[in-house]
Amino acid sequence: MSPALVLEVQTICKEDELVESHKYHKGVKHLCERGLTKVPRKYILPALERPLLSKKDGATNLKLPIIDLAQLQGPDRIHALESLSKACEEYGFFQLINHGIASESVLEMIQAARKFFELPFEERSKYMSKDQSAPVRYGTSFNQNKDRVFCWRDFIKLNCHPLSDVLPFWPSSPAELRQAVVNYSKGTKSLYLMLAKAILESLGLVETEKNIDENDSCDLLKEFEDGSQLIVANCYPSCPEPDLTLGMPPHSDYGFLTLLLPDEEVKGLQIQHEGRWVTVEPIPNSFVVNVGDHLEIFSNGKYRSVLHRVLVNPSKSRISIASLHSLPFNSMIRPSPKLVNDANPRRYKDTDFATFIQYMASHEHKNKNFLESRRLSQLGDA
Ligand SMILES: O=C(O)CCC(=O)C(=O)O
Ligand SMILES: [Fe+2]
Repeated sequence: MSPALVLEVQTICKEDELVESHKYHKGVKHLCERGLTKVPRKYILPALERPLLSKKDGATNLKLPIIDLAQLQGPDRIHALESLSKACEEYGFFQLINHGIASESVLEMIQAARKFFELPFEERSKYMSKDQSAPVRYGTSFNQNKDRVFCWRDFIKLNCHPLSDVLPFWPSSPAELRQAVVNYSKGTKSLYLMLAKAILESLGLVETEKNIDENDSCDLLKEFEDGSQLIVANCYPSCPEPDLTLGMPPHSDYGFLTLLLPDEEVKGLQIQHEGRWVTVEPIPNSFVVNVGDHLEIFSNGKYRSVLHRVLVNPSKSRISIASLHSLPFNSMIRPSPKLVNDANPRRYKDTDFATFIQYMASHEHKNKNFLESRRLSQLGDA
């Protein structure tokens, strides 16, 4: 081939890619609305990364350990703390029951998210942004600027901290969305603070009998209160060939804790447990809570931020709402000095949000690769 022809072919391929990527950046919902009978190439995973839906892999259901918030806040706290500790060590996940958030607030949040995804594409697309710290961001896949294979998810991410600064930027349609997110984010934040304090206690870092106000000398609890919160509504449209793709690839969550409201009717969340992918069975009126990378680092590896992924299915679309809680944007996360000693040396480097954002901008997020990049390879190597 002549050099001119090679150049021409390369240019055409590049243009094809551009057209393709532009098309896919509009999201899965947009593609599905135009009618699809096959999964486009952009979403087809390499054979080894596909879910094995017809085999054992897709069929194994798991009941997560249950933590009862009423027990945790009552006279039997010690036992609930033991269960919490065991769940965070062995599963990195638990199911929270008796959480105390009004069911109306939960329903309003789900309804508002559902209505948002039903808006015409032109309305949704107003909130598309590449800025990771934007008060609101509508997008698709996992990290659409880096993913080579896209996943079958659209999302809206609402930054919730501080509420008064971000609220004016949130979508004004559907009309009930803002109030629903305000109520829901306040409820989940106070739940998170209760859980974070319980986790500190379970790690032996805060005394059991004190409550948050009495502990105001404890900087860490203050940092939790000032921490960032992101509400993410995920929409996974039904998929004509669910064995070729995933709604979310295997990943761990970056922050301290995630409070997830899975779709009660449509299963899809899988976690890696004892070397296998297992499907989480949703329990009505409960949250699925998981340990994030911050907590794994902070606990010096005692609690584990576990890989999870999302399956899609051929007949039903699925909605989930994740409330992601991290320490404040400028905080440095490091293993708690009280959890580091000769027998249990420091396992992770100090890390902050900026490092994470830089990492995400320059790497394809795969499995736990960010956390692995923070792991100390040799003792004493900070
Ligand atoms: O949709 C789900 O069940 C999981 C969502 C999730 O893992 C996330 O938002 O980080
Ligand atoms: Fe997640």
